[in-house]
Amino acid sequence: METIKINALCKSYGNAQAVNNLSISVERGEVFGLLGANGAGKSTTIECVLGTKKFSNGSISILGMNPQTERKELFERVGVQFQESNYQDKITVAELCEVTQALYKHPSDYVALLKQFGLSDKSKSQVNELSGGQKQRLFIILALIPNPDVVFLDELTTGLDARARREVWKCLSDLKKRGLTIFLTSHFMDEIEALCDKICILKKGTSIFYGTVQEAISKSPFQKFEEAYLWYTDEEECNNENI
Ligand SMILES: Nc1ncnc2c1ncn2[C@@H]1O[C@H](COP(=O)(O)OP(=O)(O)OP(=O)(O)O)[C@@H](O)[C@H]1O
Repeated sequence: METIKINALCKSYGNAQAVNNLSISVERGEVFGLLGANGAGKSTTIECVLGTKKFSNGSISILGMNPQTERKELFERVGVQFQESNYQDKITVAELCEVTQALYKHPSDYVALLKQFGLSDKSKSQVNELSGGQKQRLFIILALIPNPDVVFLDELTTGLDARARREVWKCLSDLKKRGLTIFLTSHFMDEIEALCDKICILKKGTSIFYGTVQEAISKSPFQKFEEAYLWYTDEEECNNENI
């Protein structure tokens, strides 16, 4: 079953077209990666899927719902990790998890999530006092507290050290095995390669590649995904007939 179906999505800000005729389909239990340079349209796409931004053309269905008209129902079944979260100045990790839990009807046990992501000993610490990587892991936990069917992870492991990144990958692989659908953005190609079943590369709001990482590599002149990605996204220096 398709968890997310985006069909011919167009979104403009004034005269500037941020997303242009984008179609994406994500199955249940899939990890989908939306890639592209800064400003390519990734966050705009996610916000349209979540129903927090209106769009002019196209259609979106998520978990069988219309995000523009069923935002409230959607809120219960979707988890979102943003780069920066809003929280009170002196709030502790446990308090922030409890406040988040209170927003949902069927929340997960945050104590188990803290353990899973290696933050149990930080439960009583203020969120302000966490390191960048610890904060990032906490934001992933907050996204999982709703016990969601689908989770959106924006710039998944930015700020994490090499070991912490791999630990996050392992946690996500376990969640995927249990049927969670994961929609992520990342600027790390090793991460995309390790996690994603399917990817879409955006350039100035337009999809320039859609398929698996292996297909992306084989349709490029390169053997390494990072090089293939740069080849797809680079406009000046490459003579790429696919664009
Ligand atoms: N509220 C807004 N008003 C006007 N233009 C906007 C607004 N939000 C985004 N844009 C523009 O839309 C385009 C796409 O931005 P978007 O944030 O979706 O990109 P992104 O791929 O998520 O980038 P990043 O990797 O930097 O997060 C950019 O040109 C951006 O300047």
